[in-house]
Order: sequence, then structure tokens, then C-alpha cells
Amino acid sequence: MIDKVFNKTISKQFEFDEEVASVFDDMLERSVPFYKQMQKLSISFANNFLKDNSYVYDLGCSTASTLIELSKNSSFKLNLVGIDNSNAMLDHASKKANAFGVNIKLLNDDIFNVELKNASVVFSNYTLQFIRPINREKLVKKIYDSLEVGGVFIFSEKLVSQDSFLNKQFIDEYYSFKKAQGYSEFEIAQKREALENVLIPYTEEENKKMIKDAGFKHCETLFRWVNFATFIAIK
Ligand SMILES: Nc1ncnc2c1ncn2[C@@H]1O[C@H](C[S@+](CC[C@H]([NH3+])C(=O)[O-])CC(=O)[O-])[C@@H](O)[C@H]1O
Ligand SMILES: O=C(O)C(=O)Cc1ccccc1
Repeated sequence: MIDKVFNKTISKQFEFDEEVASVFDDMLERSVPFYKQMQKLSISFANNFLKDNSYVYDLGCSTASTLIELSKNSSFKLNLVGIDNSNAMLDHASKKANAFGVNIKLLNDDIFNVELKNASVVFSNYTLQFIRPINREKLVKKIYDSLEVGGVFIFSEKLVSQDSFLNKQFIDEYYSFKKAQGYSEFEIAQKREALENVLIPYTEEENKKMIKDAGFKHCETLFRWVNFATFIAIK
């Protein structure tokens, strides 16, 4: 279904409710530049760290796209666990996983409440940005603790630039992208307002510092387009 969530006047903050969940795959593909390519890269790198019976977690799995794609594109028999605290998202995830015949354990809970262990790969694409900064560091430490030595955390984030002049250009470039994807100025402005104080982006450097501070051995940027990036961090 086509995303028209912000085509009407909205007065509440952004929420992952049924209205968003029902159009979410379209929303993400039209709102995140190179979403599919970044997902492909994440999966291809994840496969380098997997073997039969490995545990893979996706924190903020939404409609489970990443785990479903991984399952379709991996030669291993994997234990796939998707975690999300939106009922609506997990309803869609469960229907999609069934339709594709993929076995995923879907947990409807806050990432902070779920026990994560023996992970070979943890994914979290465009989700840390929704975690309050005071808790974000703690979550990354939890992810680090859940990984086996040699395991990886693969995550994607919207970014800001520390330079306000360049940051303004990043925003302009991103808005041109959204217009080219068919969103109107009204929809773009409304979503921006709804995401204010909900989506809190870090700079690339802040993300890497957070990863290093949690104890990870190394972190690389796998892909970056203006203000969107995918990282891989190894324990
Ligand atoms: N504390 C939390 N606990 C659990 N889930 C949460 C929490 N906070 C937010 N979420 C969930 O994190 C997801 C973020 S979307 C991820 C896209 C997906 N990774 C994808 O690649 O398709 C990104 C976006 O919309 O920009 C939503 O489904 C929330 O319900
Ligand atoms: O669409 C936007 O304006 C964004 O900032 C990125 C985004 C994409 C999907 C959900 C939430 C935020």
C-alpha cells in the first residue's frame, strides 16, 4: 500500500501505529535513500559471520523485511529473532513471514526487556535513532554483551552534521530525494514536525564513539548517502 500518512493534517507525534504499519514497507523504501541496497549489503556482510544454528537478532524489526531477506539469501539454517514493541508492526511481520514460509521468533516487547544471547549477528536498522540518548549507550552495551567474540552489530541510522551549514544542505538534499519519491512539500513538512524530538540523530563520529565506548574492537561505515549510513561493528 502507498504511504499517504502525512497527506492530511496531523497534530500528534510520529507513532508506529496500524496506519503507519500498513504502509510501512512503501514508507521506508521511499523515505530512506538506497534502503534496499543498504539492506542487501547488511545481509551480505552478515553471512560472513554466520554458520548453521547461529542466532541472529533484529532490534526494531518492524515488518521483518531484513530477517526474511536474510533467510532467503543465506545458505545456513539460522535461529532468527525479531523484536519490536509495536503490535501493528508485528502483525504485519508475522503475516509476511508466514507468506514467505520463513520461521522467525517474533517478540513483542521493548528491546530493553528482552534477553539477547549467543548472537552472531545483531541488526538494528533505523531504530537506535528512536531510543533516547540517555538509554542509547546502555542499549549498545547490551548488544555488545549479547554477541559472541567475533560477532557483529550491523546498524543503520539517519545522521546529522556537526557543521550547521552543511547540515542545512544535507536536509535540502534529502528533501529533494523525498520530492523525487513523490512526497509533497506538505507531507514532508508534516512528517518532519511529527518526528521532532522523536527521532534523535547522531553524527557519524558520535555513533562510532558510542560503539567504541561499548567495547567493540572496530567499526566501519559500510555505506553512506548524505545523512543516512550503515555501520558494521565487530566484537
Ligand atoms: N524501545 C523499542 N523496543 C522495541 N522496538 C522499538 C523500540 N523503539 C522503536 N521500536 C521499533 O523500531 C522500529 C523502527 S523502524 C525500523 C525499520 C526496520 N529495522 C527495517 O529495516 O525494516 C525505522 C523507521 O521507521 O525509521 C519500529 O517498528 C518501532 O516500533
Ligand atoms: O521520512 C523522514 O522524514 C525521515 O526522516 C526518515 C524516516 C523514515 C521512516 C520512518 C521514520 C523516519
